[in-house]
Amino acid sequence: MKIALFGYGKMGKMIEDIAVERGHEIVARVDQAGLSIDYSNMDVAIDFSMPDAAFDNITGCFRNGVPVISGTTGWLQRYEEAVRICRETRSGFIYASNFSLGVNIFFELNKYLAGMMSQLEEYKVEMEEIHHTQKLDAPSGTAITLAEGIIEQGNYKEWKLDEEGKAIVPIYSKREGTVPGTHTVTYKSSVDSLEIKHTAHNREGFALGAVVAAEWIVGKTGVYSMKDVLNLK
Ligand SMILES: NC(=O)C1=CN([C@@H]2O[C@H](COP(=O)(O)OP(=O)(O)OC[C@H]3O[C@@H](n4cnc5c(N)ncnc54)[C@H](O)[C@@H]3O)[C@@H](O)[C@H]2O)C=CC1
Ligand SMILES: O=C(O)C1=N[C@H](C(=O)O)C[C@H](O)C1
Repeated sequence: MKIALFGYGKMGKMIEDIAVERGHEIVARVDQAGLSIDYSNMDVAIDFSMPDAAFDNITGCFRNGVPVISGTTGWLQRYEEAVRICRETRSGFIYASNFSLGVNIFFELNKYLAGMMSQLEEYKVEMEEIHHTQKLDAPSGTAITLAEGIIEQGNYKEWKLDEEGKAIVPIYSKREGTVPGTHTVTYKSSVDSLEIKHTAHNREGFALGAVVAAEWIVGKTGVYSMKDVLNLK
């Protein structure tokens, strides 16, 4: 498979290593805006760039017939617009706030737990995410997906950074050293606490998930999720 990398930082480089190990070829490395890009030789593009760059990278690919896997976080105010352009151009698209297998299982576990906890008024939820100090966005995309999974169950209306309230899922973001990504969802009552936690030990799980998603999307049109790729029930 001929893969174009949009974003050639920490994730782009790790994706390259894993893609090459799996027998793929990297045909483009786009690491800044305004470059002239030859889309003719790409089977699929993988975008791990920056919040301000993702939308143009993604939709540029759609308009040139190239399906896209995007893991860039912090640009989702334009997600629906990107989806519309994907459908208009009959392209293929997967966005995931987190491509690791472990986190995608954690997303499902989180929704299941939130469903049970929605019966129990004595528990109040909160979330903590810890990442490296170079991260540009807060809260993390993963924390937002987790919060949306909790809100879906009906007891909470919105998430907020560093703010508590009856109908609010508070998210506390910490930036420490080189931490790849740790997410904890905690339910507290006056008598106990219950928590679920995912800890990434490195970035390999994110990169492998993105390459597996790229292998999966080639030849398909439409908008999918990692749940489809991983066939999670
Ligand atoms: N969904 C997931 O599983 C994961 C998502 N991420 C997200 O991926 C993104 C990238 O993360 P890192 O590689 O750690 O960041 P990074 O800062 O190491 O790399 C980003 C790269 O994008 C480049 N860039 C800037 N403007 C660009 C443009 N217009 N087009 C293409 N590239 C451009 C920068 O030069 C830089 O090399 C972040 O939004 C991060 O939150 C990171 C890890 C996992
Ligand atoms: O920026 C990162 O590093 C990560 N970003 C994603 C996020 O915002 O959730 C995924 C992972 O946690 C690492």
